[in-house]
Amino acid sequence: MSNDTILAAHGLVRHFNVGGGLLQNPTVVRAVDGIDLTIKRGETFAIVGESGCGKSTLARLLMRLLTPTRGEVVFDGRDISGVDGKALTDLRRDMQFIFQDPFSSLNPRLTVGKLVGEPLEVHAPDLTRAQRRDRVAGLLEQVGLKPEHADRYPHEFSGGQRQRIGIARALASGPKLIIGDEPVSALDVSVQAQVINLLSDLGRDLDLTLVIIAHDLAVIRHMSDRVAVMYLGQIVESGTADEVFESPRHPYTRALLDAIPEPRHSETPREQTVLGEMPSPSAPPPGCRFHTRCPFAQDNCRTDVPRLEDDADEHAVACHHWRAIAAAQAVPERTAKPRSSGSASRFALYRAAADGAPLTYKTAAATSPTPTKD
Ligand SMILES: Nc1ncnc2c1ncn2[C@@H]1O[C@H](COP(=O)(O)OP(=O)(O)OP(=O)(O)O)[C@@H](O)[C@H]1O
Repeated sequence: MSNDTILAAHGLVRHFNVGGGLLQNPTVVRAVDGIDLTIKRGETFAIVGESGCGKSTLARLLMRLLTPTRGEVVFDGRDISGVDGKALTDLRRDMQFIFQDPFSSLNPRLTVGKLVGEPLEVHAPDLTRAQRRDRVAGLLEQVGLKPEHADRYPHEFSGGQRQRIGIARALASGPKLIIGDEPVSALDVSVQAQVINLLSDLGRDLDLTLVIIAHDLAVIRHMSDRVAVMYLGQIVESGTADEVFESPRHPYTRALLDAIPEPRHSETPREQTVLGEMPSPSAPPPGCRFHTRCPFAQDNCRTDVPRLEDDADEHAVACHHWRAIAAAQAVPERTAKPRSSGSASRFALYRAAADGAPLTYKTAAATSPTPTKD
């Protein structure tokens, strides 16, 4: 592991056995099914994918809240998959979390001062009460709250402010890395941007590594240095945010990007665009797991597992045909010819893609965020 790598996963697998009884074998849910990734010191790394693709399970494995079925997680040079006792306390100091729902993750009976000061009691036990109070006041200011907020309780704050309290609490131990599992998805759209900006500023000012898990690419587009796209427990594309957003290679990434609304519509209720149903992680399709929803699928996609292929720019993609798809998009209409009648419908899709049309997908019910006052 190179010195500029802070967190790495090698062959990470987490399966859950569900159901089953005396006479029945349990069903195996392949929530995380063979993930390799490397996160560099000081970067903001985003993991994106649809609900149920295994993001939270991956986050919990990286945080050592879950043990892997196979594989290892290496933090700052050591395998943390089995750490406990003092080593786990030290790990908690260096690696902190921000959760999706700040309300349920904050004990409602504790004042904000107590909530933010609690990690200091564990990780900086030598501080006097006055020093701890000063430190808490500084942390609250750092996240855009006021020192006098220390005497209030979580229910007295709006959703965005509560997430700021969660961030102050995460910062208290002076971590090297913070993992946020959907840190803004419970917030109103206008508040999301404020919290994202806060996280970006803190990441830069404190030289923190941030790992942000999100189902919404719009959320992480402007804050992440690198992005990994997950599908059915595996990474299908990864690279710099610029590469992945500007030149997506995997048909799944292209479809996710197509689902992002135009900025001028960003305040309106969104249509969530999906390509049909994601198969169950307990019965992932053979070959390329995405082939059942891919408009570009060919015969070998149904049988051969694509490897996550890296190029010199560290832009990796797991798709047998990404080069052909990209080339087809660049082929002028009059020179492009279907090679066989069997490929006619596929050719039409290539043409549609070349014309800038979105890939085939269905639209599901719109979800509108609940307005909150910040
Ligand atoms: N403890 C568990 N026991 C059984 N199955 C689980 C468990 N945790 C997660 N799963 C299953 O693993 C799969 C991946 O779940 P996970 O929560 O990691 O996905 P996700 O991408 O974070 O989705 P969401 O955004 O909806 O939380 C799902 O099918 C889920 O039902």
